[in-house]
Amino acid sequence: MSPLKPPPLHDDCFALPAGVDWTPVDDALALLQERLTPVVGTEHISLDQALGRILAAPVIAKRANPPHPNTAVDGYGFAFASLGVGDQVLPFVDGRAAAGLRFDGNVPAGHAIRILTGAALPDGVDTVILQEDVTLGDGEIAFRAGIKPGANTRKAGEDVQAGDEILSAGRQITPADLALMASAGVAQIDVYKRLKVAVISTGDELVEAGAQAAPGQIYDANRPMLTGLIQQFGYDCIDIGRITDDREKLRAAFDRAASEADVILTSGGASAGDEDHVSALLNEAGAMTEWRIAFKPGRPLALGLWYDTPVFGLPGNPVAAMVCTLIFARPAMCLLSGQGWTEPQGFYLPATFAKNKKPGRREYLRARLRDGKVEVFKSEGSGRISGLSWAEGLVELPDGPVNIQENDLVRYIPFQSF
Ligand SMILES: Nc1nc2c(c(=O)[nH]1)N[C@H]1C(S)=C(S)[C@@H](COP(=O)(O)OP(=O)(O)OC[C@H]3O[C@@H](n4cnc5c(N)ncnc54)[C@H](O)[C@@H]3O)O[C@H]1N2
Ligand code: MOO
Repeated sequence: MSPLKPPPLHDDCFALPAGVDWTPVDDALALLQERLTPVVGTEHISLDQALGRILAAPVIAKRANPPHPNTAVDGYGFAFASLGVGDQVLPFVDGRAAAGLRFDGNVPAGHAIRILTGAALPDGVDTVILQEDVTLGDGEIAFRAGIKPGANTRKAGEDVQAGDEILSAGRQITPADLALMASAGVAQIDVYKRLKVAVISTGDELVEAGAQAAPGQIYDANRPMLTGLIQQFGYDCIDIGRITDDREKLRAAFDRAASEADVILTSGGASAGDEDHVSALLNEAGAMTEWRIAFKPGRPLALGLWYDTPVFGLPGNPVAAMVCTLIFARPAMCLLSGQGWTEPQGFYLPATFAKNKKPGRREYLRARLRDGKVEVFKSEGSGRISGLSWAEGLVELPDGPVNIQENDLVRYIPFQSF
């Protein structure tokens, strides 16, 4: 009989090989945070170009919001100090104050003026009574005692003062930020140039969606997904296409990607198999770390530099490719893009499922929220793309052992948080 002895059977590609040190997720993230710095220049743009861009400098209000004291309601304005005791009857002055149409005269003590929401308070007015609370007579109004001084008015600058820092550098601009800057008289801002991200799919088996697929071939699913994520993050995507398992072609693709982009995302060929050219090339460039991260799904993740350009060699399985992008590449790209390191925000909610997990690695499950509870996809298979589409977020299971029972709290991170 042959002396060749088989190893113990694990049948788990996530089982920890003996003697291999697995890097905890937090250590891997800390390393990325420490090693990377912003790589993009800046530009001066107007507000209509600003959505999703990243501020390169703080934004300072040029004008207060509101710029002048004004009324919050439609009603009648007067000087509080001129009111007598008890119920009131005030004659009103001719004219009215409306938003954008200032009343230039003075409202004498003991008189009221018709005033409409947003109108600057005329001289002599510091308090407004709601029109629903008055009886309108011939040239006068009556209302009950009890109104407070300053009622229904807004002070100048109560929201923002001129000179306030309203947004800080690194902020990714939201629709609400556009409103805030516009109100504060800011029309031009300094932002970082968009991060340019190159995407490459590798593998002989891949064909383009819609093309004729021969037996053994599959459609390239990772490239459309990665391209979509990059667009969602607000970066420019440079689509390098599909590259077959040919080291020289991949080398040329890396060269092109590095000359056009700030960071490269590849999928497939990341492990150490015969056709795993991504890791082989990064190794050859002398700047490759095969990350053995205590993490699922996402084994292996190859991280390296192609002549100074960071490369994320994502696993080929689509679920692993997407989860690795969200957990590792996303915060790294935030740093590269000038936004600074950004952690996804999660929250704890009851589970609708039970799950046992051994210690030693962090796990992410495809999940979604229904009726305030977290559901997970029926399979953890890393090629089950339908589960990515089904999911609206991830459940994060901590590095240690877990024994989750139905209704236990689990950490849910919505996709929008990445
Ligand atoms: N002996 C072992 N084999 C494997 C292990 C292991 O630990 N021991 N790990 C498995 C896991 S987990 C993953 S993930 C993959 C990672 O390998 P690669 O990154 O080298 O990926 P490939 O082998 O190229 O592809 C894996 C899988 O994904 C499909 N794929 C690749 N690209 C695409 C694409 N653009 N669109 C759709 N599907 C894609 C590919 O056809 C394969 O089925 O290794 C396992 N094996
Ligand atoms: O971890 Mo592989 O990276 O699950 O599919």
